Amino acid sequence: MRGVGTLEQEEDMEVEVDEEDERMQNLRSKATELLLREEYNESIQIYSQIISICQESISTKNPDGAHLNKLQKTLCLAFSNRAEARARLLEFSEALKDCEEALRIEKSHFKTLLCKGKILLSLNRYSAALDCFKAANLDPQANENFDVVNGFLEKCKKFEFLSRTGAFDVSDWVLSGFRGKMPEFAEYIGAVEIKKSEISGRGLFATKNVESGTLLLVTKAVAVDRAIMPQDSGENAQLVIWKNFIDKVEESAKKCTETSSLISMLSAGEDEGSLEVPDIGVFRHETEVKSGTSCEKLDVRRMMGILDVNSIVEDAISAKVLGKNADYQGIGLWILASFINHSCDPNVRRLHIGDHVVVHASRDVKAGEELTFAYFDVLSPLNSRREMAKNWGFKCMCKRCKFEENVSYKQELREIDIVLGKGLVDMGSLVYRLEEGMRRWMVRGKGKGYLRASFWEAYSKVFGSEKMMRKWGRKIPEGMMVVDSVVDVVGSDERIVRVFMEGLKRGGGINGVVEMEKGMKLGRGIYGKVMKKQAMRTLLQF
Ligand SMILES: C[S@@+](CC[C@H](N)C(=O)[O-])C[C@H]1O[C@@H](n2cnc3c(N)ncnc32)[C@H](O)[C@@H]1O
Repeated sequence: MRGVGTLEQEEDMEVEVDEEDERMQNLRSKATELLLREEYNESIQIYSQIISICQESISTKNPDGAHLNKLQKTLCLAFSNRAEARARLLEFSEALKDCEEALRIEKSHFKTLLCKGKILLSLNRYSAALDCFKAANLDPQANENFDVVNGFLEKCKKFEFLSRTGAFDVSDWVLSGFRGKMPEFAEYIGAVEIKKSEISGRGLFATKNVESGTLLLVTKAVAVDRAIMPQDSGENAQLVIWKNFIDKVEESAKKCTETSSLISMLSAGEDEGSLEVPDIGVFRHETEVKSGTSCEKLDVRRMMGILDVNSIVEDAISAKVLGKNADYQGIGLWILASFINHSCDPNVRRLHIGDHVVVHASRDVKAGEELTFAYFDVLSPLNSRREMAKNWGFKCMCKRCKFEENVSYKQELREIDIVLGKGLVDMGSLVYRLEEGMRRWMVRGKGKGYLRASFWEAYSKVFGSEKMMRKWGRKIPEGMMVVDSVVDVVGSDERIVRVFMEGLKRGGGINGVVEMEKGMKLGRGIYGKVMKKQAMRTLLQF
């Protein structure tokens, strides 16, 4: 028989439980209201209080079965809701930890599975996200939320497929004149790896032979800042974009340890030879990146150095920004693309679509070759390129620069450059002088392409003028031959395609399959294999 003392103790406990219940009920209502009002920080505070109360009750009060059950349910829901609030603030690392806590209590908690799936989708971890949505779909609650769960399942399946195959297609969007819904992109890593580069530090390399236009990677920006700014907008306007961009990157790094870890792997312009070579798998996102010591090194100074070295403008020379206003300017950080070095004989180009950068081969590339962009205009002479590289903060160490710097006829090339700079001379005579020079200097193979690319401005003026072609046409090589040799070293480019088209026009237009296929190959080098022929023809104005 129980004594009077025990009964009194039990009654006291019941009163306590009722009070705790009421307090908890109030806190829960308040937190839900804040969550609905999108006051996420405030709701996180209240959910944290609920979590503390539950955890304390469980550990100190030794609750009985029913009470323990109730506390566990409240705790699970509080973790789940706090995860949702944190996810809304893009604090993905903390949000994921909350999801894990909630799922530890209730393995198949529907709301948490949905929340975790959405976070993983945002982190581009498509198959892990798919697993979450599949598990959520098994819950009876999925019936009431059929559209939501099914929507996420379909999206995940599509993204998982795209990230595995790289089968993107932007044809409809291009053909609609960039109106309508922008195509969705998932992150994709093709036949590439990161290795030590002979150019500088680390670089990205092809792991197999790929033809021009082959997609090599698609990656989402850590942050981008954009503005519509007419060309004459002053320096202040540029500074505002730069400042906003830095704030956005810092915010992303603060909120996500994975992002912070990945950024910390980038070069800050120091001795690049000693930098660690990360495994490409780290960027596949399917496995979580462990935040390590490198992450702690990401202080403000280093971050500024990293952004200075790795930020790229969307409308750069080797980037085709599809569907954007001409006065539009944007700067961003795309981590994996930041491992791509510059070369004056580049073999990849990029497209900017939304927040994604889509990198493809701009000419045929052999397995083991380093993949390189043009950070600046490489259809220009050695001296101008040296200046542009200096503005970027480095001395270009590419094969083409080494070749042009070491030839015995350097002085003669310099003289041609000076004449070109003055712009007064007949460009035909300049092209003739260079072609004659190359014959005397016995320049062969790629060397010819290098020098023609350096004096491209002169070639394009001659090939673009009926009058000059009448005068010089028989004395200089055919336009198509020059196009081939230049594309062979710098890849495809709109200006080269223009000369190709002018050549065709002179010959009476596109007359055969071979010409059409050649034009398409040049187009694929510019835009990549992300659109069908009709869309490519529209862009190239064939
Ligand atoms: C975006 S990073 C490229 C990846 C870098 N090599 C790394 O190891 O992280 C740009 C920096 O790489 C170096 N770099 C890129 N292209 C170069 C080139 N052609 N010649 C010399 N240095 C180059 C420069 O230091 C430049 O600031």
